[in-house]
Amino acid sequence: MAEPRTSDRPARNAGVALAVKATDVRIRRGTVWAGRDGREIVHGVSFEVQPGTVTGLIGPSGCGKTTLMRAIVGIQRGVSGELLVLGQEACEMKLHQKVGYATQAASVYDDLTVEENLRYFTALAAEGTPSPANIIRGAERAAAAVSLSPELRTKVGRLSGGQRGRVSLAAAVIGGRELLVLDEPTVGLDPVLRRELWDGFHQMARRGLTLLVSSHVMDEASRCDRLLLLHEGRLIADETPANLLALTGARDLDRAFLRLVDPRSTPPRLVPVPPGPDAHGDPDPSPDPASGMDPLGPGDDPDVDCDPASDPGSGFEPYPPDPDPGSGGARPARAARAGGAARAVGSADRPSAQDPGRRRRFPLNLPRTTATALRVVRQIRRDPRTIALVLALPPALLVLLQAIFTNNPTAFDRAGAGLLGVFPLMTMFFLTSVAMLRERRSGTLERLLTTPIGRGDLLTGYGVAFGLLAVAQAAITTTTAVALLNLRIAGPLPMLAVLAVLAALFGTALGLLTSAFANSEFQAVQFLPPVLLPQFLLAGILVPHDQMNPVLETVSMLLPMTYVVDALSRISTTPGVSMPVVRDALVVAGCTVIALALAAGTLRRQGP
Ligand SMILES: Nc1ncnc2c1ncn2[C@@H]1O[C@H](COP(=O)(O)OP(=O)(O)OP(=O)(O)O)[C@@H](O)[C@H]1O
Repeated sequence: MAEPRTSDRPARNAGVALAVKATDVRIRRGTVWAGRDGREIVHGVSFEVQPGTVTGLIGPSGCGKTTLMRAIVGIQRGVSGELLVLGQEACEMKLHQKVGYATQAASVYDDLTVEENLRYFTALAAEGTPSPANIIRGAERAAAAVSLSPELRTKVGRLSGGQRGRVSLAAAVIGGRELLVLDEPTVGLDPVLRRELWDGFHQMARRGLTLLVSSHVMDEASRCDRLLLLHEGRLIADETPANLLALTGARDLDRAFLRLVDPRSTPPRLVPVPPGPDAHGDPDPSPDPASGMDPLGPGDDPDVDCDPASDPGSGFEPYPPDPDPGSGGARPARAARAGGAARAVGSADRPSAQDPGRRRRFPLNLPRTTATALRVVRQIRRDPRTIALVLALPPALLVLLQAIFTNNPTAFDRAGAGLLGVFPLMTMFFLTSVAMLRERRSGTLERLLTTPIGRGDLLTGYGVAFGLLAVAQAAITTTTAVALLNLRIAGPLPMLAVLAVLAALFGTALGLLTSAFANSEFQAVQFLPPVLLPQFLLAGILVPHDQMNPVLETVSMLLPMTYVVDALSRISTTPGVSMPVVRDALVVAGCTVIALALAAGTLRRQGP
């Protein structure tokens, strides 16, 4: 059982670059802690995936399929051995331009429509600056590819489980220019849709794409060109479905699998058979006479015509041709039509000078950052209660404060000015920590990290979106305080607003950072008191610094909120912008950058 059953590969694949080549790959999972690095889940598997094929990764629940797929898309830690994807190390950033991944759970945004989700992923996958028309067309074609065109305008949260899975699949198809790694993509689908999707997989493979599809449904296994059977982290077979049946002497793949894994069953009857067809480029696609089964899947279905030449409008090339002529980004589909599938995938081994992965680029990718900011703004807009909380609560609290200090207007002026910075800091901290936690927990963050988006693009996109909300909040709160509550401000009002926005940005960065340490929304909320309340108590609003005991005064000088409150208090009492105000503003900006950098450090591309 240790050695996978493998028949010789047809000679036509010799010399062709492999889509995946694993040599003695072992994967440990679990937290790396005090020198312990988890449990070995995958125990030294070796296999090859030929380009332009549909390969099934089949095995029972918990055998390590997802773990192996995560390693192939480069987001799994603890991988040893050699794992080459499209000729490169699996963790290479360049591969994110070519490999699409659909996780088992539908990791898409529930509060956005199908169209908005797919446009976002189209914008992330594009090279250069995609035109709006291309983004719209890419999203429409991706939706059509998974039969979701009628649902384009529906919010994902209102779709059925199977439909949501298809949105997730469409997002993977958008990103998978050369290799698609799909973790149980047909779970929850009815037989008609499953057949449609499998037909689609084979069409994509005919056009040069390689698909690695996990499943534990043996009916689907029979539709694969080749099967990798995994059992308890070991590869027990690497065969075509037809050969597997022949080798085990079983009537169907279910029984074949059971014979391979069950020590009580009759040992496999090894029947020597000639290697069956295992790629779509096979010049001789006749079915394997030994089994009567055509492993090409859709080919066995007489009412489905899978010849792309006779099916010009059938979709399954969802991403539109790259508008950037210098990107070298022609899809394998086109290359395959021109010169054969293998050549298209093999091109991954020959990076040209124009290879996007080789280009030096600005640390931030503006189109992806903008797409992220727009996506987050859309999500915020969908949540009127949160908007009301952010925009209405600070002015309401200031009104309350003024009522409390009716007999002491000087105290109101001092505390009110400081609170103009404290409110945005606290609300943005709270909002972003929960929003980012949702991204982490729903699987969308992991999906994003398999796209070409950089961590800086993602965090800056978040920062910009929440920054816009912060500007609105600062404007409304400051106007209420000055115009309605007669808060006296001696310094320039624009500087007051700048400081309020800086405080909000710091709160945003802090929220992004702390979300990494929470496992649930409940835990995220728990950070509010320990992170913010000590800062608030020591910021100088309740008791001026010079009246604190020396230890607390020193501690307070280490807390960023102190600088926000100090600067705002100075502006409220001193005309013009003094040097200490500029210094305090720079300290807050510096803390924001440090918190953002630390937050980027928590967005690991590889998880345990
Ligand atoms: N984050 C993790 N830390 C430690 N072990 C994990 C982690 N995630 C999964 N595992 C373990 O890895 C093993 C393989 O899990 P994996 O999800 O790869 O299986 P699978 O074959 O995809 O199962 P299924 O078909 O049910 O999705 C399981 O024993 C599981 O408990």
